[in-house]
Amino acid sequence: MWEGLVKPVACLDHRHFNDVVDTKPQKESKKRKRRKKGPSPALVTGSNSKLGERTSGGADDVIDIESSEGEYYPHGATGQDQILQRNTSNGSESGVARTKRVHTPDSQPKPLFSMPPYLGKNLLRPDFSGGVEPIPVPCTNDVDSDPPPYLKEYITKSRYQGIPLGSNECSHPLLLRQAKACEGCVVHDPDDPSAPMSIHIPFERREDDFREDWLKERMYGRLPYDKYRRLVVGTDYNELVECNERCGCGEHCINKEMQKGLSTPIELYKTVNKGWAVRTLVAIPRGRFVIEYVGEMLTQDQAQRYGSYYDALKRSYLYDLDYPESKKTPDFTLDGFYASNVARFINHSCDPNLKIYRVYVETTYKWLSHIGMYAMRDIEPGEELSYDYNYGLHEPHDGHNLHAAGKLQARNLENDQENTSKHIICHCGAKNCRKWLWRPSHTVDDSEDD
Ligand SMILES: C[S@@+](CC[C@H](N)C(=O)[O-])C[C@H]1O[C@@H](n2cnc3c(N)ncnc32)[C@H](O)[C@@H]1O
Repeated sequence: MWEGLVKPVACLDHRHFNDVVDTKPQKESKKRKRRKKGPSPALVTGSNSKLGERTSGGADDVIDIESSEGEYYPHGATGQDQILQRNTSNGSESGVARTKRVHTPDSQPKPLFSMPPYLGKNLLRPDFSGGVEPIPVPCTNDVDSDPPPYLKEYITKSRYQGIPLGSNECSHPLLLRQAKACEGCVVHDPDDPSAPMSIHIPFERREDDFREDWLKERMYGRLPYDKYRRLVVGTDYNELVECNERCGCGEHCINKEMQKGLSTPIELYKTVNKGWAVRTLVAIPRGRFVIEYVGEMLTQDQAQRYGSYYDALKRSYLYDLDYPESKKTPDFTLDGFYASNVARFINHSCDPNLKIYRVYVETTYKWLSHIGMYAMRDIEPGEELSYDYNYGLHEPHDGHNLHAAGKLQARNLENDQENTSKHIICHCGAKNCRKWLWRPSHTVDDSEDD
């Protein structure tokens, strides 16, 4: 079953990197064409672990060794143990050619190293996603006898009622600002305009691109990701544009990290005082995309009604896409209660390791962006994943959430001026913990915060 999901390609399209670092793009594009005509090589991966259902072993699987920095398996691989071999005989400068491709249909794959498939002792489900994610998401509970948490439907793409994202012919007013091909993409090979080929051309050093990257260097129109699949856009920003189908650069484009989905092994597990939580099973380098927050888009009315119900459960799964601009009455709310993915179990921390970016793909309409979660620092294997829910002690908040790309909803709690029992104490354990996940502002004693 899993073999069908294996993508038979490397995760990086090195054309992008070469372009960005000012190699000769036109020659490179010819090389790519030549390679396409050559024999179709393949590298075999294998896996051997407790969750062995997902072994790949397909003769077409290709592992990109350049991107395996600090992690066990990259995009395109589904297994837990990988056999990787460098092609030392090929002296090409291209990273693509440095992956050795071996046909071993009958040979037994030998694991290079193994990875713990989960950290908890009591495995409840080997894959909480039920096969929907590209890699399994084990669910464990070492705390009590609770079964896996309720999630009616596991989805990996948000549902926008009546707004068919991605449709070329859609005339919905919100999609009038449909995304065009990203800057830097051309539809035809510049050498041969008739060729039905799209490539990334080198980015002009645009003087008007004042954004800065992590290292405070000017972006100058660079792609938001580097060759190690890390987001390079600085934390002062909260949005980025990925290539879309109009770019025509293909599914292996470096600028489609979020669209490729979950590639980091993570585990859903039960905590003592925060309910369910998510931790990483491998080291995650800073800037790596981890997961998208997905759900169903609600109308305002629905959000109000459902919100009261979730608040009664002291669980909020409503994500306001139009925060902080529309603080009181969000029009665009993603509901992760019934249909969502494991991102809905990621808890809040006042010292988080994930940062949320709006990722535009199908449309540049702000409130229909994807909600991408990225590592904001290097994360150790076993660390709980967390982001800042942006519940200020006083809503609307002033300081820390200026660069927020939406937030988990606390609107219904805020409206309930009487019921102070709805306070939620923060158990993130950070040194700089703000003590409360949320509490009504009328109960806040300002002196406590000094
Ligand atoms: C989006 S859910 C996260 C998953 C949740 N732990 C669960 O079991 O479903 C948000 C809820 O988790 C709980 N939560 C998240 N972070 C917390 C924290 N730092 N301290 C206490 N409770 C937390 C709160 O009940 C909050 O309303």
